[in-house]
Amino acid sequence: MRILVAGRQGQVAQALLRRFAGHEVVALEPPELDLTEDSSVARAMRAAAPELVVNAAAYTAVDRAEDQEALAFAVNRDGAARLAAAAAAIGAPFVHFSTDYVFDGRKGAPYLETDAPSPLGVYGRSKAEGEGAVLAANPRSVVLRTAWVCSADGANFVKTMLRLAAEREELRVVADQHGAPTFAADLAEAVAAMAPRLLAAPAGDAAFGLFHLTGAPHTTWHGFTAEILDQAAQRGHKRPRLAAIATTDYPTRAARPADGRLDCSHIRRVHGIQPADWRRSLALCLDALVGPAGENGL
Ligand SMILES: NC(=O)C1=CN([C@@H]2O[C@H](COP(=O)(O)OP(=O)(O)OC[C@H]3O[C@@H](n4cnc5c(N)ncnc54)[C@H](OP(=O)(O)O)[C@@H]3O)[C@@H](O)[C@H]2O)C=CC1
Ligand SMILES: Cc1cn([C@H]2C[C@H](O)[C@@H](COP(=O)(O)OP(=O)(O)O[C@H]3O[C@@H](C)C(=O)[C@@H](O)[C@H]3O)O2)c(=O)[nH]c1=O
Ligand SMILES: [Mg+2]
Repeated sequence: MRILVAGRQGQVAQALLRRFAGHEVVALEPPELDLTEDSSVARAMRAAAPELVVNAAAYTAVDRAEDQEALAFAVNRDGAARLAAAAAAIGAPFVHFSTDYVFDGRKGAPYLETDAPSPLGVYGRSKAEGEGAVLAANPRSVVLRTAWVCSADGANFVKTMLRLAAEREELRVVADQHGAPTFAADLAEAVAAMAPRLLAAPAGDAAFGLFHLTGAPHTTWHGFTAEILDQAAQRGHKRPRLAAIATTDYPTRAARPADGRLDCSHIRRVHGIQPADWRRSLALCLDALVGPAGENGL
């Protein structure tokens, strides 16, 4: 399979490169591929001549986006749509990622794909508008809405917590924001599972459209941290105390949804894909970041 991935050093791009090793995969980010430039997208598409295009590129700095609205929209809405349209022009299906941050978190139950977005910040708004723009630009698109993405690559919550655990005697983490961690490797696995059907299916097929996919089970950032600290300690990492705090005790520039849990039953019905247990995926991630359990002097 010939695949063009937008993004290269990012978490999902790296996981795709690993999962599709053995296929012809070209993964590009600026300066080789800039989603905000027509000519750059056209050139990359011509050179790669892909059968499948995956957009793993995005503006993902949630707080910084509040002050860089134009750039966030240029990448997450317009850039995504530009790439989707270029894929459509050569008859290639398109896979794109979106976020739980398109929701305000006030539903009080896991969100369905049919629930209307109502983002609290610029990042969420740019991603929400990106979803619609992508589906309009290429009807053979899959938009995978996911959440709390982590991996051994790039910047993410697991790596932040490991760093803070090494530096501090106590971590203070919000216990009133609900969701589910998702490991990039599990997203890459889902793309691999869907890909053959996407290549063959015509526009209008149920294979395309918007799907929720996160890890399971649901937790909070505090619950996620407790598991990170437990599993890291099993690998000999220093274990600080962990305090449960409220969102009001951890002010951030952008508001986060208090409950962004995503119902993942639609992708199971259509594509047979089940949420992965993030605790197991976390173990694999920590094997890479810290080392296997039972070593490091334990
Ligand atoms: N991270 C998360 O927690 C979540 C992510 N998602 C979504 O999943 C997808 C993948 O996220 P993730 O892998 O974590 O993202 P990362 O932030 O790890 O990587 C994003 C990549 O996009 C690249 N990029 C930024 N701007 C452009 C541009 N103009 N043209 C081309 N490439 C660009 C970045 O390059 P550079 O570093 O040079 O800017 C980087 O390589 C995104 O759509 C994101 O919105 C959804 C839910 C949660
Ligand atoms: C570092 C830290 C964070 N927190 C809180 C802040 C925030 O409410 C929550 C999450 O932390 P972060 O700001 O690192 O995560 P954040 O950047 O909000 O992560 C989001 O990224 C984007 C790209 C997405 O699409 C989302 O799904 C989500 O993964 O944890 C603490 O309570 N204590 C801490 O020490
Ligand atoms: Mg962040």
